[in-house]
Amino acid sequence: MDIPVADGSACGGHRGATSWARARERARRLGEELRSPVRDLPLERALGGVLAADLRALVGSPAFDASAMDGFAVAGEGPWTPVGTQLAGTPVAGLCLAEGEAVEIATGARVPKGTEAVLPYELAGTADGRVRGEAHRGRHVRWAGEETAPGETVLEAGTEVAPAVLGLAASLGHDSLPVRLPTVSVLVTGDEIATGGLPGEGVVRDAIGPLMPGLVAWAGGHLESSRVLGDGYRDLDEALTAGGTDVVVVCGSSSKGPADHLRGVLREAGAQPVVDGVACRPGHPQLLARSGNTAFVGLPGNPNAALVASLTLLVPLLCAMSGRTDPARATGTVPLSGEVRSRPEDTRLVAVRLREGRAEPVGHDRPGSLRGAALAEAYAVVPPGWAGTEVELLRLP
Ligand SMILES: Nc1nc2c(c(=O)[nH]1)N[C@H]1C(S)=C(S)[C@@H](COP(=O)(O)OP(=O)(O)OC[C@H]3O[C@@H](n4cnc5c(N)ncnc54)[C@H](O)[C@@H]3O)O[C@H]1N2
Ligand code: MOO
Repeated sequence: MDIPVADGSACGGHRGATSWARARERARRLGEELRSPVRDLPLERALGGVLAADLRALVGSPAFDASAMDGFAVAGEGPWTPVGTQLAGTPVAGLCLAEGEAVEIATGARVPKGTEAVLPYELAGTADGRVRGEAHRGRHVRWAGEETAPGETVLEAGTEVAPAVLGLAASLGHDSLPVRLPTVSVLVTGDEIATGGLPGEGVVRDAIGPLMPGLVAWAGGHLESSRVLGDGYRDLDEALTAGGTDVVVVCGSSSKGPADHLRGVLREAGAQPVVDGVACRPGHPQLLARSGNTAFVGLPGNPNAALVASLTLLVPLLCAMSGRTDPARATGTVPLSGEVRSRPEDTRLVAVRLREGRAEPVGHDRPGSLRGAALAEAYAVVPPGWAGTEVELLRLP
């Protein structure tokens, strides 16, 4: 499916900005078109991906008959004569229990052949050198394959790789997983931007770079690199066209100032605009473009505008690339408290907390400030010309 290009004048200005809802829809559709390639990633890199194939057990689980308790593996009726000790991780050395014999055993150790049950220490007596107690056939042994049979499908394609999935995959013998996990690089622009120390006198601390790893992970992407560039055209051009990731995010340089080169660089690179300016506040200069299989997202430099733009374009894009549900989307509407005025042409995104089912503005959500977003659970979506009482919410990570 072709993605309709931006309503405005290609990558050149904000004339005819796309409506907020339409911008999100275009980002989602571009993500579907640029479906992230399936990569076979080592387990330690696969967190957050979406399984591209069913996960099958390479071995049964448990993989061998093991004791579930510390105590004695026994065969036949008691009392039993102890014939050895078996710890977890040590070979069983061909030991086979005969009727009336017991082996002292640790939880997780392979039970000797012939074992019929394990008698936990708490239920065992050993007064006369023999083991006594009441063992119940089959009890306290984790029998091979009783939880999962070899070859069994345990998770279906499309499952999100959460921490437990990684542990499960490892326990079933996998070293890597085939996943869709779009890769992202972030370029923070601005000669005034510093990555440490106190801001002041024209120096601004980068407030967008630090929020990107969590946001990208929340949307099902993998942040591969983050760099701070100056305002130079050439630096941006080189970094932007260097390639290497599925998505390139540029922070700043999205407006019309003398140092705002993003649109020029994208135009030179032959990128196709998909969204060029969005009718929302904050965040209106944001953009989305595509060149080959790479998507470019331009976030405004004002940090709260950058966060709104991330939820508008980047999150739907990444989710669709991997086949996830957009975590920012909330269903239904809630009443909005306070005196919130809509704008005639733009959607407003107002930082709110939920109290007793109502969205309450937290304030401090000007374009340049993340204080409101840090206090908030969501943005209330206030459509152009809204005069109602109920609003949709856009969840914050
Ligand atoms: N003539 C116009 N000027 C501006 C418009 C407009 O429509 N016409 N829109 C304004 C809006 S809205 C925004 S948002 C900004 C977007 O500007 P850029 O994306 O080009 O970003 P910069 O100019 O580089 O920076 C804007 C502002 O944000 C600060 N900044 C930049 N990067 C960071 C960062 N990583 N962390 C913290 N703060 C950052 C920067 O110092 C500036 O104060 O354009 C308006 N202008
Ligand atoms: O709309 Mo700008 O994007 O307000 O900060």
